[in-house]
Amino acid sequence: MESLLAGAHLHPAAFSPASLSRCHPPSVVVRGVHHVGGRAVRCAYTKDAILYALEHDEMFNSEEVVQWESGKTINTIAAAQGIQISRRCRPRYPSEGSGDDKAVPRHILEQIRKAKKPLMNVMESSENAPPVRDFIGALTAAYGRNGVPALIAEIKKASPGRGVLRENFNPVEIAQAYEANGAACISIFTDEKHFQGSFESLEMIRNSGVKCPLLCKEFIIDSWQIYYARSKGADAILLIAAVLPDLDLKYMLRVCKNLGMAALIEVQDERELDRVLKIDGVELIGINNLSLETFVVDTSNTRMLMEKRGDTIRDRGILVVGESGLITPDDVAYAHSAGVSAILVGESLIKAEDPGRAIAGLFGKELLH
Ligand SMILES: O=C(O)c1ccccc1NCC(=O)[C@H](O)[C@H](O)COP(=O)(O)O
Repeated sequence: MESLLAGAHLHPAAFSPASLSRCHPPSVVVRGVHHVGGRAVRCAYTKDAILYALEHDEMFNSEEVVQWESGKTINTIAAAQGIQISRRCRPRYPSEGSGDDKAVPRHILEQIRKAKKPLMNVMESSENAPPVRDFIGALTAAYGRNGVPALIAEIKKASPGRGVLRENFNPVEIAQAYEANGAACISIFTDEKHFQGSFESLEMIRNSGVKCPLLCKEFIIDSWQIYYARSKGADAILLIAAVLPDLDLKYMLRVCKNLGMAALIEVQDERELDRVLKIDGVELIGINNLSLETFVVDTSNTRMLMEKRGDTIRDRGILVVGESGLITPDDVAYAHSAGVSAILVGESLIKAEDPGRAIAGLFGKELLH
């Protein structure tokens, strides 16, 4: 019998409770024994056991799945894929100065904790969330309508490098202004610590009547976060190749597809782009001009990567989003000429007195919506 978990990298969370109850009776044993951290998990392949696993999801996070399948630790695998970013420790920002203290971690993406709400509950909430909106469809339509890259307008109150960007911050009003001025989609930072975002903002925006599809901007390292984002009304999530090994990217992409969501897979360099281009089913890639290691912005990064891999990207019908450091109509035109169909813009809009009106300033014209 085909494994219940086949194609999902043996990860039970890729299946919703509803789909589990549809497919197999509780007595079916689909496969044998796996060893997780020295423990034998014998009944992991009965429906009951999968449901048990979902309820005790700490046993089944994606790191362990990687280890099950390969016998290697997540850090060994990540290092082999050129991933420098540890997921464990506290980051150091440029403003904190330098130092050789190896105990001080280097990266913003390292400080993420899984929340305590059990996976099973989050999955159930995600099934009751408002329907998913077509994120990629909205970008494609807006690009066709305006002839300039579709805008994903970002809502972020603060950033680690630049501190608070906007004191008078009302996320719902900003989202409404973005939509009224032609944004195709809206990106909402939910990370609290470094960006002063929140899932409450995401949920409030979704419930406010805003129609644009919503991207949950969270540093995702665990599929739990994807279900949680969906339960709060997100239509798309961000997957960062700099922190996620290939197996996690594939698995999380599959979780997104199962939920009907889009995944914006973000790359910074050629190596990450090549890793992502080897994954089947990728539809949306973001090329970030911001280095997550140095915080330096270089808008030529998008052009450079598109020159190298644009043909493959076009052949595959992948939509590319140019991200970070876009401020003027010239910047937008430069990104467009590099071959992107969409751009993700935060700071230059959010810092404007009127973030909605700032969209026309960014493009040099009013956008149709
Ligand atoms: O925005 C930051 O300063 C930042 C710092 C550390 C990690 C990620 C960060 N930003 C993520 C982004 O991708 C940008 O918010 C997004 O591309 C919009 O960029 P911008 O228009 O320059 O605000």
